Amino acid sequence: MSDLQRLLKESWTLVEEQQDKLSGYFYARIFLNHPHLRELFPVTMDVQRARLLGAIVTAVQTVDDPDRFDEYLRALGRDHRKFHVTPDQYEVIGSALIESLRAFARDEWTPEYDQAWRDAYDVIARKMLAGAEADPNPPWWHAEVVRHERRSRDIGVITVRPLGSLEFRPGQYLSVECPQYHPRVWRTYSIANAPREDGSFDLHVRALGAGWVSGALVRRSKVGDLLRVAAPMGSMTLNRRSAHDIVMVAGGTGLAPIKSLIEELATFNRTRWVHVFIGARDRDDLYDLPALQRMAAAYPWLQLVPVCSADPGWGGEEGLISEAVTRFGPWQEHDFYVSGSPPMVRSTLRSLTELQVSSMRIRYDAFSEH
Ligand SMILES: NC(=O)C1=CN([C@@H]2O[C@H](COP(=O)(O)OP(=O)(O)OC[C@H]3O[C@@H](n4cnc5c(N)ncnc54)[C@H](O)[C@@H]3O)[C@@H](O)[C@H]2O)C=CC1
Repeated sequence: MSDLQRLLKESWTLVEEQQDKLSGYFYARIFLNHPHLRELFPVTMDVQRARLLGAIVTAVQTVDDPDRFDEYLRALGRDHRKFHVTPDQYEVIGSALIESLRAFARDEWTPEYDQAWRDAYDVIARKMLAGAEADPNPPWWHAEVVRHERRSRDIGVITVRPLGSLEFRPGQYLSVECPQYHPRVWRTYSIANAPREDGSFDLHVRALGAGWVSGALVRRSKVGDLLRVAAPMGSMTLNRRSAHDIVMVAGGTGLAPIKSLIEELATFNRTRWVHVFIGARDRDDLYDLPALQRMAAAYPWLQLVPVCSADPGWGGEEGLISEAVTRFGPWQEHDFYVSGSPPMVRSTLRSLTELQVSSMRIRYDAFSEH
């Protein structure tokens, strides 16, 4: 660990337990000194509260992983254009961050810590701004809902068509806003198909308690609505150069990017066996199984293993998806693609480590409920 990283981690432990209060203080500082910035944020701050600060802290703590984070931060910068963030606003946010840390760490805060956070934040802001400036795309596109299907109690498959050309790679995700229902609240979703002629794409959405955008997409949006979508991001794309067989592990709506990768493979694959583990709580949540079964019938290289974690009468594979993967194998020579909730991804990565799958062979996105 470098000195910078050590200082950042060490100083964060001084305030970590007061995160909620620190976050409140951080926004209060921003809005008090710069009331016009309030317009960048959603009307109700509940959803937003942990987001910006959380994203900055994660980025700062990982500033030493240049390869992975260079592209990540550039993409984040491109993505933030949808908020119309200007360079001077990056400065305002950086100062509020340092002031909040100082206020909460009190006497234990040192000039060294101060400098470490300034340096790290500068790197992040510079990379994000560079990413934003270099992007030839618009900050966001309007996209029309062209199809809306309820697949289970709370899961919807929503097809949208951007007005204008929007390029993406299978496996990527993008931010979506429903301006008519929740203005300025953006939420990320993976694209669930390979690129199509007409530019349309599917989103798999689960509406859960506090999931505002997800709730609006599943329960309120309808054909003809205009959404806004921002530039695609993410690095869980297919490694086309590899000749290894593949295992894909999808938890819940984490199936979306996996389906997109399968569709890409379908355009050229002849030689690589592909096992797909699909985890769901119960049969009702295996919301896309018929479509996948049709694909498995069409492509001899594709094998599906649906797994239910809470459905006693289900006669198929049972348990958590991470456990199911370990019951099959051996997998040391396979490439892995993992997608689902952060705990599901973590436990799958743990299982793969135990199975001695090299981390070089595993692709996933640190995709969470932002
Ligand atoms: N690109 C990506 O990585 C994407 C990630 N997601 C995320 O996937 C999640 C999907 O949520 P739901 O549909 O509600 O899934 P869910 O919570 O119903 O989980 C589905 C299955 O995942 C497995 N699972 C869940 N928690 C686990 C754990 N702690 N350990 C091992 N296995 C576990 C179980 O097999 C479970 O049946 C969301 O958090 C969403 O943000 C969604 C789309 C794309």
